[in-house]
Amino acid sequence: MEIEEPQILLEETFYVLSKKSDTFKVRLTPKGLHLIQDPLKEQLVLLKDIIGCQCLRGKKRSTRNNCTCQSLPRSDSLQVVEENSSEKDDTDVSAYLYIYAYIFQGPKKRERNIITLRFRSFDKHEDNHKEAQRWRCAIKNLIKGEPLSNLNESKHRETRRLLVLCNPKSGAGKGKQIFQQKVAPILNEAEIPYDLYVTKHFNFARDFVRCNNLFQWTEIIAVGGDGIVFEIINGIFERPDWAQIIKSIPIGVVPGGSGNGLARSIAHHSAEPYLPAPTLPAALAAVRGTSESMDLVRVETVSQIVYSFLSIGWGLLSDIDIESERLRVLGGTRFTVWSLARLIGLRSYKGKLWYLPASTVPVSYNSINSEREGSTLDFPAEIHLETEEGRPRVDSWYSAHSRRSAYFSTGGSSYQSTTDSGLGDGDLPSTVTNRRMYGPAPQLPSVTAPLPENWKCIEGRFVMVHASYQTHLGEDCLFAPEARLNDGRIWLLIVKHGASRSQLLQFLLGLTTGAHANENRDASSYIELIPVNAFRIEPDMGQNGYITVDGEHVEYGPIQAEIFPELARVMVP
Ligand SMILES: Nc1ncnc2c1ncn2[C@@H]1O[C@H](COP(=O)(O)OP(=O)(O)OP(=O)(O)O)[C@@H](O)[C@H]1O
Repeated sequence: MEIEEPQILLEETFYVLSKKSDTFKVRLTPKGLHLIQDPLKEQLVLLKDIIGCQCLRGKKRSTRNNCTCQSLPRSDSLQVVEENSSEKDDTDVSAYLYIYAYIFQGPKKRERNIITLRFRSFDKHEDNHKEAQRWRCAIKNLIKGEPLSNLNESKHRETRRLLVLCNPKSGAGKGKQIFQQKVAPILNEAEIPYDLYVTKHFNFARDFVRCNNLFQWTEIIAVGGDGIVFEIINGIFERPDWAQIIKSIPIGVVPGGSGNGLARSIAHHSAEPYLPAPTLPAALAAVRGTSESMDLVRVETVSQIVYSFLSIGWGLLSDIDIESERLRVLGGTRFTVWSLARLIGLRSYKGKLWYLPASTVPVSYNSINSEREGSTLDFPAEIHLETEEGRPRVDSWYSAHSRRSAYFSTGGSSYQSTTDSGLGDGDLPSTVTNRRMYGPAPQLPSVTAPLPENWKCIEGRFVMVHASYQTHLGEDCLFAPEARLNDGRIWLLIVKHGASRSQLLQFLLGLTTGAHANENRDASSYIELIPVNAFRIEPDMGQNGYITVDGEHVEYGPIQAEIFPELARVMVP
């Protein structure tokens, strides 16, 4: 069978310095950028791995430390500036096109690669710039899935604008740093504009989302832990126009907290490598603008309604979550330390648990890839190629830079704005009790009313009841391996009183890998993991304890939960 060649949209021949005889044919097709050294050696940078490209100009060389006999520009000293910079080198008529791609280096790691194309076939910079600009427009349009009709347009119109809400206190207190060092450079490479707001206090993000015109942004990016995502989602449900916003403005999450359950679950869902660069999947999702639907759970207690995307807990895991707050400075390690402490002083809680077993067979989700398709290159992290000059070629070059090379400055770019405050001074955060929640109509009776007879009930003592609708509760807690972002199921884990400490230790260790979910258990087992559509917990009020929703502490007392499939949208890489 003949393999169909992709349509060639642009093609040019470029040269490499160190091997003067080496020519590269560079081709742009709807599949990506083909670097063809000879017909047998072709490498493809897939379009979905390219995040953006910029036209730049050679920078004036400093005369200091310049060796007079050195006539060739060395690649490692190449410096470029923006087209309109006063520092541009007027003697260099070339136009440089920087193409930024995040490419798999082995199955579990993506790294940044830069492909530089130097256009210098024409005698005037304007003509070389025009040529580079044609390539830039074509690449940008392909990335966005737009038609390639206007390749000579000098400006590419960006229709997206991100709202970034960053919690400076999340996790080890590095939220702002994480955004500025790991995410902003990638947004700048992709030329995606954003407005950054740094949260000032508890519920700042919730009130910001409730009070502002959100339609000026196309997506909302949370930088922090699951707490900031919880605030954003619940802020949306405090708006009368919640239905429009929750469906049309996807939420992205850049992990900066100590738990990061949602960020980890999204990376797992997309089979994107998470460690050692957990912010990369989120940054790639933000530049690509791709999103998927996600289930939300409506949670009702006696005094409030909230919308949850991650978990509800009563007993052991919630005790660990809340009581380990005092060890915040340890980051994620606080959970391990406190788990051991809680196992030694094991508690159990008396109460009733009702649940409605999941009725539907989950759809098979083809979007889950066990292995992710992506480009892999034999080239170094930076490859510089240039066209032939009108005059004899003397200064071609090729070089390899470290993958950790510094980001090129796009100083003066209008793509970045930083604002410290989002709410006026008069906008005081509202308290839990005076919040009015909107949202879809519940199918369940109220939390204090009797339940229908088809619900199952367990009465007794529990070490814990914990529910999740995501695979991961935290970066290293694979709680429900079979869960999907949008499977319409709540995964209910029940640990009854009577389980031995060694069983519990085994269970807690299994949470890191998901092994706890694979164990064969009979009906008399103390530990069960059941998919349900809804549940209710009624703790015995003679004893105190903690109940958490998405890791946030809520009042101790009756609580019920009901899943609403595919209610929200989240950004996925
Ligand atoms: N400037 C601030 N000062 C103090 N607290 C803040 C500030 N901004 C936000 N918060 C609160 O910090 C809490 C925790 O935030 P977040 O979830 O981002 O981090 P985390 O708790 O470390 O992560 P995780 O929830 O994943 O464990 C949230 O409830 C949020 O309201």
